[in-house]
Amino acid sequence: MTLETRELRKAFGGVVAIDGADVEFLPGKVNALIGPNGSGKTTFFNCVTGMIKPDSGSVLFGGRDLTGKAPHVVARAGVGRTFQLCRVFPRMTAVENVLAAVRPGGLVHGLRSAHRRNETERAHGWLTRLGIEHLADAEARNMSWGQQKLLELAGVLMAEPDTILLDEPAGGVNPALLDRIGTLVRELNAEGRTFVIVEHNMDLVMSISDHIVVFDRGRPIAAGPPAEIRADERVLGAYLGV
Ligand SMILES: Nc1ncnc2c1ncn2[C@@H]1O[C@H](COP(=O)(O)OP(=O)(O)OP(=O)(O)O)[C@@H](O)[C@H]1O
Repeated sequence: MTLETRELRKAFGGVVAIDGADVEFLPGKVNALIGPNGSGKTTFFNCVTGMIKPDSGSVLFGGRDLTGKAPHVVARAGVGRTFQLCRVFPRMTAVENVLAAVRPGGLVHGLRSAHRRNETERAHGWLTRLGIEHLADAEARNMSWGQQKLLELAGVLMAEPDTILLDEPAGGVNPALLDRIGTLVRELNAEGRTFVIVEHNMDLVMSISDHIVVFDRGRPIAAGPPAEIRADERVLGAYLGV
């Protein structure tokens, strides 16, 4: 389904973080959203996923108006996301974290036992898929930063989202894990999931993206395939300040 925004705007006091952004991501593809520090990428994600309400403009998903809807409504509509600073419950085990992602408040205990078994099996399935099943019973706080990021992604995948927004998946992870994240994104995309990735690691962006949207000062200044974006003078100007 197509995720798009029209004339989206969000200001914090006098700081205009999103400045009338018209953005359209390609459904079924790996999209990247790049731009200099402070260009509004995280605020954009927050507006799209209902973490903050935009001042004006709209967010559409498959033509459905999600503007200003609560995060759980956006998630239920099929848009999942991870966070720059990674959100896991440090004192819960990996498998408990994955279950909590779809049953906030530990409601999983209230489910009928057959359903609970099924959900637990699915949680283990995602942990296996992401290569961290051996840590299923480890508390999240004892996992490495990269493992915690994979754990957060496993929780997002539990909801079977159509579209997944990743906020800096490569931030602070080691090179081996970086490769794995790239491969996973491509595999999950081949299975039909759309991705939108905010990322500063240009090697990763250029190698896994089909379509790149470049933000500068709260709005897109260019959009296209990696080869085109790499050669775009407006993009070089925004990054290098020339
Ligand atoms: N809660 C807030 N209160 C005030 N200003 C904010 C708030 N959140 C973001 N801003 C400002 O909005 C602008 C856009 O910030 P945002 O974090 O969205 O950019 P970004 O592109 O994600 O940056 P980075 O690449 O560094 O993560 C910045 O000027 C920032 O200081």
